[in-house]
Amino acid sequence: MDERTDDVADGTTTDADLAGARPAAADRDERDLVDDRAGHDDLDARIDAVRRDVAALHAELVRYGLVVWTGGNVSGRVPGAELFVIKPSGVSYDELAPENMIVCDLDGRAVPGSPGSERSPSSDTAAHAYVYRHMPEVGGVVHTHSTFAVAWAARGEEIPCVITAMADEFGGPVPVGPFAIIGDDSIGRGIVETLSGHRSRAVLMRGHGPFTIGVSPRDAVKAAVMVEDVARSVHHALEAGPVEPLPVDAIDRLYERYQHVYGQAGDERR
Ligand SMILES: O=C(CO)[C@@H](O)[C@@H](O)COP(=O)(O)O
Repeated sequence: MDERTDDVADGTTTDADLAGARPAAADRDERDLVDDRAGHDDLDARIDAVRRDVAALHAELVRYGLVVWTGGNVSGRVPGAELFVIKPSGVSYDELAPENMIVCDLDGRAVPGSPGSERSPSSDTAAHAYVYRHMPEVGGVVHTHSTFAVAWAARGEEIPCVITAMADEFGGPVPVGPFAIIGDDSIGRGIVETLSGHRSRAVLMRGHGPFTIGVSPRDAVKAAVMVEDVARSVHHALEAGPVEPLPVDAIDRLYERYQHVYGQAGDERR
C-alpha cells in the first residue's frame, strides 16, 4: 500500500485528501474531483454529511416497505465535488452506517483507500453514476423493488395520471423506461433518456422496477415512497373498472401549486 493508503489505515488521511488525489489508475480522467474553491477541509465535512444522510435514508426504504433483504439502494451527490456516496452491495440494511457507505467518483469508481472502499459498491453504481454525470441538477438517486411499482414495470405500462396525488408529485403519468440489464451504462442511460425534460422524478424500468431522482437523496427517497403509493392506488382503482386521466390543465395547476405553494418556504424543492 502506498503511504497515502497507509495513512488511511491509521486514520490520518481522510476522504477529502484521497478525493483530491490524482486518479491512481493511469486510465482515469485527469479531471479534478474536487472543487478547489471549496477546499479539502470543508470537503471532508461535506462527504461526512452525505455519508450520514445516505446511511439514514436507507432505513426509510425499510420503514415504508419498499425493499426486502438487501434489495434497493440510495445514493447522494457530494456538493461541490465530482463524487457521490452509495451503499455497499448486498449488505444487510441492519449493518448500514455512515462509515461503511462508499464514496465514488462520477465514473462509479470507489475512491481508493476511503472508509468503506474495502467493500464493493452497489451493483447499481454505474447507473447512479451515469445519472450524476448527465443530470447535474440531480442530488440523489434511489432504486427499489417496491411491489406495485415493479408490477407496473413488469407489464411495461406507465401509471396514468388519474389522481391528484400523481399530478402533485409527478406532474403527469409515471413513465416506463427501456428493459436494460445491469452491468454497464444501459440502465443509467435509460433513466436519463426517459426523465430528462420530464416532470416525473420516477421511472419504471421495464421488467425491473422503479428508479427515482431528486434534488437531494431525501427528495429521491420521497419520490420512491410516493411512486409506490400511487402505483398501489391506481392498481386497485383499475381492479374495479376503467379510470379517466385528469384534465391536463388541472394536472398543470396541481403540479405548479405543489412545487411552489405546498409545504414551507424553506423546503428544498422550492
Ligand atoms: O436490482 C438490483 C440490481 O439492479 C439489485 O441487485 C439491487 O436492488 C440491490 O443491489 P445492491 O445491494 O445495491 O448491489
